Amino acid sequence: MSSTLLSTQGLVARYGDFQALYGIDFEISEGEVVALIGANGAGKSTLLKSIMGLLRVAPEMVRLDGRPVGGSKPNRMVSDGVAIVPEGRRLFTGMSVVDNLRVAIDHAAVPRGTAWTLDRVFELFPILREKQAVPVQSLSGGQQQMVAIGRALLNQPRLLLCDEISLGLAPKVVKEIYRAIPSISANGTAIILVEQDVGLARSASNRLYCMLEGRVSLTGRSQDISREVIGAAYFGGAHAVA
Ligand SMILES: Nc1ncnc2c1ncn2[C@@H]1O[C@H](COP(=O)(O)OP(=O)(O)OP(=O)(O)O)[C@@H](O)[C@H]1O
Repeated sequence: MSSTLLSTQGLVARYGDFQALYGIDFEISEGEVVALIGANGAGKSTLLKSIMGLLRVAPEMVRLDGRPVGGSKPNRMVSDGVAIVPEGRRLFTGMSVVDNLRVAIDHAAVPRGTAWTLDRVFELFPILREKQAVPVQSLSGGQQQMVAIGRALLNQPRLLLCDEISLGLAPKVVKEIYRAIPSISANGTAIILVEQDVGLARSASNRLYCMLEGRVSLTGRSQDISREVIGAAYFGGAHAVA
């Protein structure tokens, strides 16, 4: 695997007086797929928000290409090549599929490597080409998720943050969406996948981190970690490091 793209060191995050993260050490390399698993409230979304600049953290707690970027504004992170598919998608209702996608093109980072285009997004999710003129709110949940992923890709990210992209979708649709993950990483884009479905997280990723109550309870290569070890790290009990 190539060099470290993004890392966090001793990352601490708070919502007012409430401390949600306690010293998270995390890293992801170029083109790598890393899954982030853990029970509700473990701190997965908070870690993504801290990386994306949606929560204030100290500069040296997040590094991109070794440069301190913690606490940068989200639009600065986008222009530095980090994009997020937020939980709940946050699409622009009342606008067509293609207009939702075009919004991202206007705010894209300077393309590095192979740039994402509308055509390439339509190749990844062919149904979106057919539905491009349709108001986004009339799409199914799975199709809306495809738009959200496509929009983030059109930001030309080197790192894509995905927050529970399978949430509330039928298994068949989830499979369709997850089929896109290898194509995205093959393009050189690293991906952090926050995922509730542990089996899915494990099979889609190179490495995983399990979080428990604001801390990393387990990390290792996804294929090397047994379900039992993951179970212990997920629910607490023995502190596990594979
Ligand atoms: N806006 C907020 N204000 C206060 N506390 C928050 C806020 N958002 C999250 N928290 C708290 O921070 C902790 C971590 O939440 P976070 O959403 O990061 O967990 P998560 O692992 O992503 O879980 P989920 O799968 O439920 O989204 C939880 O205790 C949660 O209640």
